[in-house]
Amino acid sequence: MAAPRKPSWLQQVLMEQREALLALAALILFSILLALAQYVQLDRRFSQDLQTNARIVADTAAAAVLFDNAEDAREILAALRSSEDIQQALLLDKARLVLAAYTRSRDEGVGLFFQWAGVDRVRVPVVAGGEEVGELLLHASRVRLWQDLARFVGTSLALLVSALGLAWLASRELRARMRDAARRMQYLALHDALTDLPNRESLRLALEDAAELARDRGQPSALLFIDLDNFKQINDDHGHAAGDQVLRAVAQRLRELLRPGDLAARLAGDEFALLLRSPVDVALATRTAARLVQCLAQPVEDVLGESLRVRVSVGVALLPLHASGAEEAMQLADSAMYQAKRQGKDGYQLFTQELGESLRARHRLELDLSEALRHGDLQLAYQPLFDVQGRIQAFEGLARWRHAQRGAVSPAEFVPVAEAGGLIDEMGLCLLQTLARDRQHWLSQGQVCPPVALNLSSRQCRRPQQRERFLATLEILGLGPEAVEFELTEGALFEDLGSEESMVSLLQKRGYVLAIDDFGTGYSSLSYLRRLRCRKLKIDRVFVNEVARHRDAQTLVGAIAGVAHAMHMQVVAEGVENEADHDCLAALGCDLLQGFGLSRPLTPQQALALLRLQQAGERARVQAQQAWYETPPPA
Ligand SMILES: Nc1nc2c(ncn2[C@@H]2O[C@H](COP(=O)(O)OP(=O)(O)OP(=O)(O)O)[C@@H](O)[C@H]2O)c(=O)[nH]1
Repeated sequence: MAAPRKPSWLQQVLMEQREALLALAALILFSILLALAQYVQLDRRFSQDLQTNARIVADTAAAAVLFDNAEDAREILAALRSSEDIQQALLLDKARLVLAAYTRSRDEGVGLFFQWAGVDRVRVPVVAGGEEVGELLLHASRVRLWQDLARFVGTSLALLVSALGLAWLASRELRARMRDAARRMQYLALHDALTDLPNRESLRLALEDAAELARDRGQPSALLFIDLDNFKQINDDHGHAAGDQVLRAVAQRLRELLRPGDLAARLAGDEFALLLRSPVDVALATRTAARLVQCLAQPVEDVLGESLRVRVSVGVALLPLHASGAEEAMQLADSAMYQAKRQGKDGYQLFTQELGESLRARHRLELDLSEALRHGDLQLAYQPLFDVQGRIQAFEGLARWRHAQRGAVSPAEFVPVAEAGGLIDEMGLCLLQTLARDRQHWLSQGQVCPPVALNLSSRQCRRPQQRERFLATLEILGLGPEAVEFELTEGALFEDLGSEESMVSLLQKRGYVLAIDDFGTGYSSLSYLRRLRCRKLKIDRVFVNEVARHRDAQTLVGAIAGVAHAMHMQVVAEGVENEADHDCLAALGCDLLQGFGLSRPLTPQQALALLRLQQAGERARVQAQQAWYETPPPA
C-alpha cells in the first residue's frame, strides 16, 4: 500500500488554523456588510446636508438675485468657503445668466483623491416673494463622506480585530489545554495509574509486534507472567494503602531489571509481565525469571513503617518457540505461572509441551462441562450426617458428573476447572436445580426430608448480578433454609466478609445455615470464625481419622469442639471410618458425624430408602415403647 502523501505547508496551515481562517473570512464579510450599510446612511445624510446648505444659500441670496446685485451675490457665495465640501457655486438670474460664481482653490496634495472621491451636484431655485427669480448650483466633493466611512470602517475593524485576536488567544490556550488532556488520556489508556507502568493494552500491542517479528524474521522474544503470592494477605493484614505501596515497589524493581528494548507492564491487581525483546533464548529467559524471583523477594522497606517480604510466581513462554501469537503467548505464560503456583509458589516455571497437553485436556474438559451444565447433567450424591444416636440430621450434597465417554469424572477434577473457567456460577445453579428435583421426588413419596448442605465456592457469586441470580433461583425453586444449607471451605477465604452485600451476609440474612468445612486445614484465625458467624463447624478428616488411637488428635478435637460450642456452633466430624472413632468423637463432644464408616454418599433413591428405613425404625421404636406402657404390670 502506498504511503500517504505528506500535506504541503499550505495544507498544514489550512488544517491547523481552520477555525482562525474561518473567523477571519466571517470578519471580512461582516465588515463589508457593515461598511455598505454605513455608506448608504452617510450618503443619504450627505445629500440631505447639501440640500439644506443650498436652500439656506438660495434664501440668503434671493434679494441679491432679485435686484441683480452681483457684488452682494459674490459675497454671499464667498461665505461658502467655510464649508470644505463645496467646490463650486453658481448663482443664475432669471434669464439663467451667471450673476456670481465661487470656486474653491484645490489643494494640490489631495487633487487625485478629490477626483476619485467624486462630486455631488445640487440645483435649487432662488425664490423671492413666492416667485422663482433665479437658480443656485452647488458642486460638493464627496471626500468627507469617504473620510467618514473610512473612519467608521477603521474603528470597527480595529474593534473586531482586537476581539478576534483575544478570542484567538483564548482559543489557542484552550486548544493547548485540550491537546494536553488528549495526550494525558492517551497516556492513561496505555499506562497504569498506580505504578505508572505500561498497562495490559500496551503489553498486548508490544506482544503483537513481537509475534510479528517472530513470525516474519524468526526473531525470538520471551514473556514472563508474574503474579504476587498471597497478596490478598498483605491487603488484609496491613491495609489497601500498604498493598498499593508494595505494588509500586514491585513496579520499580521491574523497571530496574529492564534491559533496553524490554518492557515491564502491570496487567491488573497483583499481576505484572516482562516482555524480553532483545535477543533472548530459553536460558536467558529462565535466568531472568530466577533473578526476578530472587530480586522481588528482597523485603520492601518502610511500608507504613514495616518491612514486608513479597514472593512471586513467574510463568515463562517464548515466541516463536511455544506460541505463535500474542494471545497464545499470554495464555501459555499465564498457565505456566499457575503451574508455578501449584508447585508451591515462590518460583518460576517454563512452559513445556506436557503443560500444553494438560492445558488442552483441561480445555476439552471445560467444554464438556459447559455442555453438561447446559443440559443440567450434574447429579448430587447425598452423604448423611448422623447425630450420636444414629439419626440422620442432614445430608451433604456432593456434585457428581457422569460423562458419556469419560465415565464418572471426579469432582476433584471438574470443580477446579469450573472455578478457573468461570463455570462455577452455572454449576451452583445447576446443582440447586438437581437438589430441587430430588427433594420434590422425596416429598412426592411422602418422605420428610432433612436439609441438604451444598458447597459454596469462594469464587462463586463474586458479582452482585450473580448473587441476585443465585438468591432468585433459591426462591423460585422453593429452597428455603429448611431445605438447604451451605458449606464454606475454610482454606478458601471469602472476600468482603464485612460487607452487607457479601454472599455470606445475604444468605445469613435469609436464615440459611452456614457451615465451615474442612476446619483445621486453612489458615483462618478465631476472629475470622467470629466474623463468619457460622452455625456449624466441620472438623477436617485429618484430625478425625484414627482419633481413638491418638491422644494428641483427641486433645485437638476436644479443644476445637470446646471453642465451637462456646461460639454456639454445632460440631461435625467428617471422615468417620470406624466405630471406635465414632464413639471417641461422640465422647469428645461432636454433635454430628459423617463418614464412610457410617454411610457412603448415596444416590437419591438410596437416600430415600435410608430415610424410609429410619422412619420405619423410629415408628417401630415408638410403637414398642407405647406397647410397653400400655401392657399392665404382672400381678
Ligand atoms: N492494594 C491493592 N490491592 C489490589 C489492587 N487490585 C487488586 N487488589 C487485590 O489483590 C488481591 C489479588 O489476590 P489474588 O491474586 O486473587 O490472590 P493472592 O492472595 O495473591 O493469592 P495467589 O495469587 O493464589 O497467590 C485481591 O485481594 C484484590 O482485591 C490494587 O490496586 N491495590
